[in-house]
Parts: sequence; C-alpha cells; structure tokens
Amino acid sequence: MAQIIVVYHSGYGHTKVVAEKVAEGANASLIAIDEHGDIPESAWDELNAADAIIWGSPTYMGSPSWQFKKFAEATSKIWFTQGWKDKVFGGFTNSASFNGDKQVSLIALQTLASQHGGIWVSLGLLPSNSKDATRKDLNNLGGSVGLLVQSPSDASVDEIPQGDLDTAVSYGKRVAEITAKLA
Ligand SMILES: Cc1cc2nc3c(=O)[nH]c(=O)nc-3n(C[C@H](O)[C@H](O)[C@H](O)COP(=O)(O)O)c2cc1C
Repeated sequence: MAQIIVVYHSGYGHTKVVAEKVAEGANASLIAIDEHGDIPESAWDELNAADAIIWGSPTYMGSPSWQFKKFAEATSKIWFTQGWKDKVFGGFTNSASFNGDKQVSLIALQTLASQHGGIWVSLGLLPSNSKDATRKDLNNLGGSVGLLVQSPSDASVDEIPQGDLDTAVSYGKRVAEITAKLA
C-alpha cells in the first residue's frame, strides 16, 4: 500500500483538525511541525520513504506560517539531490476569512512541490456556489489548486464548517487514488 504523509503546522489547533481529516481520507500518517518549525529527526526518513506528501499550513499574514517556511527551507537539503523527485504532492491551508489570501499560501505549497520535481494533485471538485449553497457543501470556498478551509476567527477547533471538513476527507482520498494509479 502507498505510504502517504501529511506534514503540517498548526499554531492554535484548527489546521491540526484539518490535517487529521485529510489523513483520514488518504489513510496517511501525520507529522506535526512544532512551534519552533522543527520535525523529529526520524520524520525525515519517513518523508524520504513516502510515495506522497501533503503539506498543510495555516495562513498567517497572507502566507504560510514561519514555522512551515522553516520546514520548507530545511527541505532544501533534499532539493539539492532532487531526492523527492516524482513523488506525489498535495497541500492545504486554513484561515479565518473566506478569502483571507489563502490562495497565496496554496501557491507557495504548490511551488514548493514543484521545486522538488513533484506531481501536484489539484482539488478535483466543482465549486458549490449557487444561491442554495451552504457551508455544509463540498468545496463551498470554490478552490481548485488544493484544499481551502475557513475557520471563523472565534470558532473553537470543534466548530470548523462541516463542508470544509468533508472537502478535506475528499481531497485526502483523491491524493491516495492518484498515488495508487501512479504506483
Ligand atoms: C499571526 C496570525 C496571522 C493571521 N493572518 C491571517 C490572514 O492573513 N488571513 C486570514 O484569513 N486569517 C489569518 N489569521 C487567522 C488564522 O489563519 C486562523 O485563525 C486559523 O484557523 C489558525 O489556524 P491554527 O489554529 O491551525 O493556527 C491569522 C492568525 C494569526 C495568529
């Protein structure tokens, strides 16, 4: 079976919930980037062995968090040898506003995957944007590059809109299906 890893940072727990949903859909294991921007040393071996890597970060000030960026820069050692070339990659971000400049973060995650010579997986869902659409619907935020999630600024980690969480599971499944096809 394909090895899939979700590697993510979450400052206040909301992105962690999203990461868990993506991992549920992908049947993936999770690696948390800590508050210092580090992952356990053994996690690098897991990432090297993975068939697919899904990045996740909250959007802070219109970009991935500095902890995620520190991790991203640490992957430059692997970039030098193109050690992750042809792996499958996906990515997600979560922020308080509907827009909130999430796309900037997502493009940063896609670019990181491309620097590594990876194969990027898009969201693969039509937007739910009719008059009848609600926050319970799949892809109500209308993403395409990757997964977008909105956690209202006063929402606890248990109050992330259900449609976004379902979209996270769906995206995880899609990454797993595409990884299996390429295996
Ligand atoms: C320093 C900081 C900067 C933020 N910048 C943005 C932003 O640019 N756009 C936005 O929509 N939300 C922004 N937010 C809100 C967070 O993205 C949101 O609360 C998110 O759910 C936090 O995820 P976490 O609990 O995993 O840390 C910011 C929050 C913090 C703490």
